[in-house]
Amino acid sequence: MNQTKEQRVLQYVLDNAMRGDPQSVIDNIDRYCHEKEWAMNVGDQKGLILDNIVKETNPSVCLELGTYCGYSAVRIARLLKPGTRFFTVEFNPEFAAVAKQMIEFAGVDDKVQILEGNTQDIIPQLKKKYEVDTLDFVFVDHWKDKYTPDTKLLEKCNLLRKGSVILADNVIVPGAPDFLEYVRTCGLYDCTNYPSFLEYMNEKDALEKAVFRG
Ligand SMILES: Nc1ncnc2c1ncn2CCOCCNC(=O)c1cc(-c2ccc(F)cc2)cc(O)c1O
Ligand SMILES: [Mg+2]
Repeated sequence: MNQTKEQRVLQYVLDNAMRGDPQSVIDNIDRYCHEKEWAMNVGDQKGLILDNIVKETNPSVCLELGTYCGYSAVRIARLLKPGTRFFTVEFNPEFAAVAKQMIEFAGVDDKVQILEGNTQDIIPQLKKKYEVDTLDFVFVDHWKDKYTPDTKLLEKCNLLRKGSVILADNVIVPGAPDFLEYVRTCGLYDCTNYPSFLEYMNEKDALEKAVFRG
């Protein structure tokens, strides 16, 4: 049976990247998606902004909503200090299977735990089932109409503390207008917009950082 695009991206990495070298995995995914097939990874330009915010946050407990092929999971995990816990939630079993292999090949599987399922089911389990107290950093990159309900769910589950950082991808394209409106006007967050470009394209996109005031 013929491969999916996500399986072709993984195969390209397995054939061309260096096992155990997260940067070579990132570079090869970006090369494939620039040269061969577009895919919805956060990409190299927004990826640099993501890197800087992860470095300045220096998180001990991280959450990602929307794993896809594992590009941003590898990107984030490569910057985390030993002993950090990083959960990434993926809804689509095929994407999760590709991401698992990508993360293992990159050698960051000791830091990353892939949780398969819907975010609204998994977020309420983080405290008791996954022994999370509060989250230091959350990368939001799943369905754009789930950004706002899942942000409210993080609040309701007491998973945010003063200074918790929520970083959202795609707030211009495909866009998350209700999320921008919510975090910028609800009074609970200090927000910063980071203009950039849609992955592998010349279209404008942006990341939005929302720091919980606690
Ligand atoms: N655990 C969970 N719970 C619920 N839902 C979940 C889930 N895990 C996954 N999902 C499902 C959604 O996952 C993928 C979401 N990402 C995007 O849709 C996306 C789209 C574009 C894009 C597409 C076309 C264009 F023309 C221009 C831009 C760019 C991006 O950077 C994107 O991130
Ligand atoms: Mg995205």
